[in-house]
Amino acid sequence: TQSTRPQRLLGAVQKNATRGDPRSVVKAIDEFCRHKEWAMNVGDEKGCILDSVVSELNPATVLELGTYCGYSTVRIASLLPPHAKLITLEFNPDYAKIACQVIAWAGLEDKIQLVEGSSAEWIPKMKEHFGVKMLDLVFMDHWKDDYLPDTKLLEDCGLLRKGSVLLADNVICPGSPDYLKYVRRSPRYKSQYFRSHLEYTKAEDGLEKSVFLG
Ligand SMILES: CNc1ncnc2c1ncn2[C@@H]1O[C@H](/C=C/CNC(=O)c2cc(-c3ccc(F)cc3)cc(O)c2O)[C@H](F)[C@H]1O
Ligand SMILES: [Mg+2]
Repeated sequence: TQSTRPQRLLGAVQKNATRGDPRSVVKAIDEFCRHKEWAMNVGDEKGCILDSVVSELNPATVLELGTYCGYSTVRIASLLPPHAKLITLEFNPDYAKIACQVIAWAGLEDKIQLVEGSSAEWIPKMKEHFGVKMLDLVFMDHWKDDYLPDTKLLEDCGLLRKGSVLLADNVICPGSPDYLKYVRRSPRYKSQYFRSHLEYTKAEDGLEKSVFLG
């Protein structure tokens, strides 16, 4: 039977990356996507912006919406302090299976909790099920139409505190116009656009960083 693109991406990691070395996993995926097959990872250019936001924030609790193959999961977790936790939600079982193996290859299982399920189902369970008090950082990279409803759900579930950061991928391409309008207009957020390019291409894209003001 034919392999899928995520399976071929995992193969590239297992062939070219060193077990237990997250940066080599990130590099192997970027090489694969730049030279073999494009895939919707945040990529290296936007990835450097992601790295700087994570490093500056030094978050204890991170939520990622949309794991896909685990590229940004590994990228974020490799920068977290010792006892920090990253919970990542992925509702496609095939993607979750690939991401789980990419995370294991990077040796980051102890920092990452991969949950197979939807944001709508699991955001309301964050506190009771994972013992999460507040989220320091949320990285949004799932369906673009769900950025806004899930942001409102995070607010309603009391998971954001003064200083919590929402970092959203693809606010230009494919775009999330309703989300962008909301965080840029709302007095409850201080929003900032980091201009970049769509992963592995010359098209414009960017990340929107929005600090919750409480
Ligand atoms: C809705 N709640 C969800 N809960 C859990 N997992 C979810 C949920 N929703 C989706 N997932 C899961 O999150 C992932 C979804 C990623 C979507 N990403 C993109 O579409 C996306 C698209 C492009 C793109 C740009 C130009 C072009 F020509 C073609 C594509 C670039 C990007 O960087 C992207 O991130 C996964 F697939 C889905 O199962
Ligand atoms: Mg994306």
